[in-house]
Amino acid sequence: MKLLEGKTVLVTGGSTGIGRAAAIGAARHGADVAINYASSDDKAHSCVAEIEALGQRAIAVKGDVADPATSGEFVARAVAAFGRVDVLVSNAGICPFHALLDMPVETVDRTFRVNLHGAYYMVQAAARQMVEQGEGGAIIAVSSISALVGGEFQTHYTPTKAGVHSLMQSAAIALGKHGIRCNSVLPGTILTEINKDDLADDAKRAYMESRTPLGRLGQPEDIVGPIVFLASDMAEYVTGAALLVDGGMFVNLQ
Ligand SMILES: NC(=O)C1=CN([C@@H]2O[C@H](COP(=O)(O)OP(=O)(O)OC[C@H]3O[C@@H](n4cnc5c(N)ncnc54)[C@H](OP(=O)(O)O)[C@@H]3O)[C@@H](O)[C@H]2O)C=CC1
Ligand SMILES: C[C@H](O)[C@@H]1OC(=O)[C@H](O)[C@@H]1O
Repeated sequence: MKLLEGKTVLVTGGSTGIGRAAAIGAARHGADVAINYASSDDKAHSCVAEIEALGQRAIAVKGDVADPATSGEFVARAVAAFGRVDVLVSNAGICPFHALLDMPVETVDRTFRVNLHGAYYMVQAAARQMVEQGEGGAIIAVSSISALVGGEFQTHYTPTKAGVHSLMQSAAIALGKHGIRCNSVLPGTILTEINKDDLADDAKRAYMESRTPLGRLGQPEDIVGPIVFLASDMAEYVTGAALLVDGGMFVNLQ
């Protein structure tokens, strides 16, 4: 069963990892897809080609989500290509692991601007378009298990993921009257570019695996079903919710 037939889905950070999997997964469910990305031109274009091979339409729009102007341009390009916006997956993010005591100001600033400010501007721009269309919509923010628990080398990152979930809660209230649902997915540890270096440490990777009751770290495809569900009419009474997708890592105290 195709859950997103006829819908236009926008995904930020769609060139690699979770965003790419979500974009292709949405296309498999019948959506046309616009992806935003920052630097990976080849990967963005191959994502578009993969979606087109599925028989759906796709565009890639390059832009830094931390720049407030990027969001308006992304939405405008999607509307020019497909005529409307039904779903936003706000996913773009960075996690430059670093210790607290010597954290550079620039690293804190950049992480906040990309992960939180970027999400805010994208949600606002997509919501404006959805309100203008007058037919509701769905917004899914890729938050994290890190919204709920800390990380020694993520003191600048975990507050952005808590912030993104909080943004979805408040946006759910602000946009409910327009029929726009806003939810978060909270992935656990998923094997992508963002943690390739961190998990190259065999001991760290084995430790993270040992904390996961389902016995393995996640793949980007593990996040697709939850995103598609929240984007679809199957979740028509779900808003302001957080869906943890972590193989059980969070509940594994002992
Ligand atoms: N992997 C994990 O374990 C987890 C990840 N997450 C979250 O998932 C999201 C996706 O990360 P993941 O797939 O793992 O990592 P990846 O590094 O594979 O993907 C990150 C994506 O974000 C894009 N991006 C980065 N900075 C910007 C920017 N300034 N403007 C626009 N796009 C940007 C990248 O584009 P480009 O390559 O073109 O630069 C890429 O498409 C993040 O928000 C992350 O916090 C949450 C929980 C766990
Ligand atoms: C980058 C981390 O490995 C990843 O991102 C998160 O949000 C979680 O903390 C994961 O472990």
